[in-house]
Amino acid sequence: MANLHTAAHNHRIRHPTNLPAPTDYDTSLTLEARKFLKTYGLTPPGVDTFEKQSERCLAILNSRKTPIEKYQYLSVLRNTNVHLFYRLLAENVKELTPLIYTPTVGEACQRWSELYTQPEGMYLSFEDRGNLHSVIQNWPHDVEITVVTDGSRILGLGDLGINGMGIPVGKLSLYTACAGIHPLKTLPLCLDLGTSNESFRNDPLYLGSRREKVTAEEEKDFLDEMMAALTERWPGIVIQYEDFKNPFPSLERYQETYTMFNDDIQGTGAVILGGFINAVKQSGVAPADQRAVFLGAGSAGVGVAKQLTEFFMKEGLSEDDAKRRFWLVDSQGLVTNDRPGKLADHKIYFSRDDNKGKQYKTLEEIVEYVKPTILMGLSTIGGAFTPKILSRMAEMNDRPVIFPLSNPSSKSECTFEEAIKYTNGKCLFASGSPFPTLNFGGKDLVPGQGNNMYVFPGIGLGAILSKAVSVTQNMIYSSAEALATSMLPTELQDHWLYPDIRRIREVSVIVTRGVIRAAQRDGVDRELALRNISDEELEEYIRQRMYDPFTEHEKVERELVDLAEKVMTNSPMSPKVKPADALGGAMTNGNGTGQRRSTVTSRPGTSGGRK
Ligand SMILES: NC(=O)c1ccc[n+]([C@@H]2O[C@H](COP(=O)([O-])OP(=O)(O)OC[C@H]3O[C@@H](n4cnc5c(N)ncnc54)[C@H](O)[C@@H]3O)[C@@H](O)[C@H]2O)c1
Ligand SMILES: O=C(O)C[C@H](O)C(=O)O
Ligand SMILES: [Mg+2]
Repeated sequence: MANLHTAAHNHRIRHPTNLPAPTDYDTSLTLEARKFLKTYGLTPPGVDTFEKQSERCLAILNSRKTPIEKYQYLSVLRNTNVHLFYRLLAENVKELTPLIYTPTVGEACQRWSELYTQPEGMYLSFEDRGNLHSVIQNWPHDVEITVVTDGSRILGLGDLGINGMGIPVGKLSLYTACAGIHPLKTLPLCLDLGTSNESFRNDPLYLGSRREKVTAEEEKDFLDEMMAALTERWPGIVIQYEDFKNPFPSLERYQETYTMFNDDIQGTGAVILGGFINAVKQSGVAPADQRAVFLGAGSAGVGVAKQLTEFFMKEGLSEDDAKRRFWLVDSQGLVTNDRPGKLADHKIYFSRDDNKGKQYKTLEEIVEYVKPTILMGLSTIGGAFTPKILSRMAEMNDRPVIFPLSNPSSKSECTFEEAIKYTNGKCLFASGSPFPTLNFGGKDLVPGQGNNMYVFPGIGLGAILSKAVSVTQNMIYSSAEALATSMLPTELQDHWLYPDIRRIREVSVIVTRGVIRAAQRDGVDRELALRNISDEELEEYIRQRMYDPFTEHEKVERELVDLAEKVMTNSPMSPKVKPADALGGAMTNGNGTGQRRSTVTSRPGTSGGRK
């Protein structure tokens, strides 16, 4: 037995710690750096510029035919040259985001087990309960933020079990791309708690356990253990819940004790509020006269309605008046107090009592009954905003607010084209997934993308930098206000509801500042030094703390020069040795300390093409 164990151990292929990191093979590294890293000869001899690398990557990407093939290429790139991946993403954020996030991430999740090739996060199984603390020790890096899902409601695609891992991976890529959280400090986490998806349970390639989804009580105990284990290993960790079928109990249970938030409830609420503040200004309809029909009364629908209620109250309405601006609709029709059956707890707050005993079932009837100024879609029902409904909205309003927010694109309640066509270009529009620009009446109309990616990166970074002990409601609300104020005058003139996605890093700085200031007002911050600096200084501090894939390599090259100088100082020949020789020499004699650096990217001066 002992021999077998030893044999197995000896035959295990394990990377010794002094093996080059994947980024050490970057083709833009100087020959000197390659010699130092002992990767000289292991990459083609040519030395690339970033422009050449980018040209090659984009050409490969274009040669891939389907979105999922492009997604796969980008995943490989992220795993083999993380800094190059983020440089490419920074320069092409508008074009690449739909490939690493919604809508393509939806298909990637549906096919996760079928297409699986490489590890990209951590899986915790129900069978591991009692041992989560030890399993978590296997994660090789220090973590600042995790996105966790149990896969039970992935976008509008239902329960995908462990195939939901694509969502934490995708969202954390955006944390890095948009808010500069270092990629090595992020932990994609997928819980394997069984799945109600029978076809996956019977799919031979499915990589999760084949049990039915555990009970709510079992999940609660599991999550209790997970939350404790994560914070024990990384005391400052920010934990973002994502795509849980019923996330309300966890939010209530953990939000005061841990630094956590739920993006589907709170992030969605904030991002829609941010765009809505701009839409209200443009529609010219006062909050007291707004009438909002929400198709979908789940975590996102209720989260958004609550956030807008808070806004209406800040605009002077009483709580009761504010909540009466909302008519929520679920799969059974209008949510009312007197409809048959028990209402889920999270729907009670907005349940109507003024329906005079009549139950309204279809969206068409409800639109006729309510005469809304706003139509929100968070229902997962693609095409639910029919031409007839859209036309009625345009008949009833000068500027109807039409927000089909379900993801991915196939689940969007209508397309941008349909909304423009059937409201005759009158609507104020935002969708969850991206739609292309449209020419209408000789003008280019740009659709708003009311997607959480405008706020969650800043909420996470704000919580990390302020070392917040919890994520308060004011921090969430402030993220929305900050988003609304981040618009440029030109964007407002063009009637945009959200800033240009290409400015996302700058927008995230503003959102992060808003979140940190709210943490300070609520007294949940522990980084007290940030309290006494001006807003400008705080923004500068945030920028300095953000991972920048373009400057990362400069840091690394500086490190190389320092090491080279050390080699020179220790050498009896030092006065005669030039730095480049010392770097080259390091190929054979090492740096004398046995240490090596962990991340390397390209050489300085290769980022000239950056906008
Ligand atoms: N834009 C964004 O950034 C964003 C953020 C979060 C969620 N979403 C999307 O919102 C959708 C809903 O997410 P969720 O977390 O609220 O899910 P959920 O499962 O909690 O809620 C879905 C709701 O839709 C209702 N519904 C289902 N079928 C319906 C029908 N035929 N008619 C009317 N209502 C129906 C359900 O009753 C439920 O109330 C998803 O597609 C998700 O991708 C978008
Ligand atoms: O992931 C997204 O694109 C937004 C949102 O969190 C969703 O669940 O749809
Ligand atoms: Mg989500």
